[in-house]
Amino acid sequence: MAVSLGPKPLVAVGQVTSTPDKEQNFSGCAALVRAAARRGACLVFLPEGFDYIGRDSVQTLSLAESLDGELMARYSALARDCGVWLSLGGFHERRADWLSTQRIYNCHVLLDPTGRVAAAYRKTHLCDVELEGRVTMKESSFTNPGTEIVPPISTPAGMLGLSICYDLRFPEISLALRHAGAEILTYPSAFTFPTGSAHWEVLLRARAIETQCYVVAAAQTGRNHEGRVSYGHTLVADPWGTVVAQCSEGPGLCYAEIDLEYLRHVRREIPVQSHRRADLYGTVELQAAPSAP
Ligand SMILES: O=C(O)CNC(=O)[C@H](CS)NC(=O)CCC(=O)C(=O)O
Repeated sequence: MAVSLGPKPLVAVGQVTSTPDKEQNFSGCAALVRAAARRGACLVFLPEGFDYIGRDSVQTLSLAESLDGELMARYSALARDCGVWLSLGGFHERRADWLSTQRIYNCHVLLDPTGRVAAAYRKTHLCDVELEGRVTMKESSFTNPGTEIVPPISTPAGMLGLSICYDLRFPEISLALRHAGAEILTYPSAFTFPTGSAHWEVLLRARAIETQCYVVAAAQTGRNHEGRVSYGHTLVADPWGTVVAQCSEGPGLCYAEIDLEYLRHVRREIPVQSHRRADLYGTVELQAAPSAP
């Protein structure tokens, strides 16, 4: 087995309780990013709704900005200051179609350490779910679905594949990203309590085991506003499916080393990728090269 040289890359995963107060959310997230950078993380993950969680769709729409707005400029400066990559999972984004559609995109932005947008993935599976008497979500009422999956991006921790929250329920996107070279899959999330307690960890570990990738899942936790509580349980699973890091209650960080030698070892031991029966059920692949961020 090849001997790896030097320290393994360290990633940090943030857990927050975003509210409708964007200023307060930015200070909380920035403090986590600075702490992670001081600890030596090269890549910091923040959850869906890191910018804010609105009380209702009217407020959610009114607070949204574009990628060249003020909030993203502040995050770019933060990435540059700290010299880290930032996965900002689930920015409420106004695009050129805002005036005509009055809907936003749920955009996972990856910033490099110069503060540039290295990639932007817009959530393709929108969460329209009704659990009788418990949960009502209709994301499509204020969000346009993304139209493409973004090929994995090369980072100092490995090839990173971007998804968001509810995408976790669709193994096809994880398999397509794996097929395209992903080594780390990330699912920034704001899971509900009833679905999170039943499905969160088992889905994340299943995606890690099936794809033999690291799975990183930054999560909203606790009471975001009067009407909403998020499940939390931010975690990192390794390519064997072991949970190697997780956050406890409340806002905070957890850390994981990304060991690509170990990933290759797992893939050699159980070579599922070469055992797939495309002749029986076809292949799952990225369909088209997306346009620039
Ligand atoms: O709306 C925002 O401001 C941020 N976005 C969200 O919170 C999204 C859409 S409502 N939440 C989910 O996808 C939860 C999925 C979930 O809980 C499950 O799949 O079980």
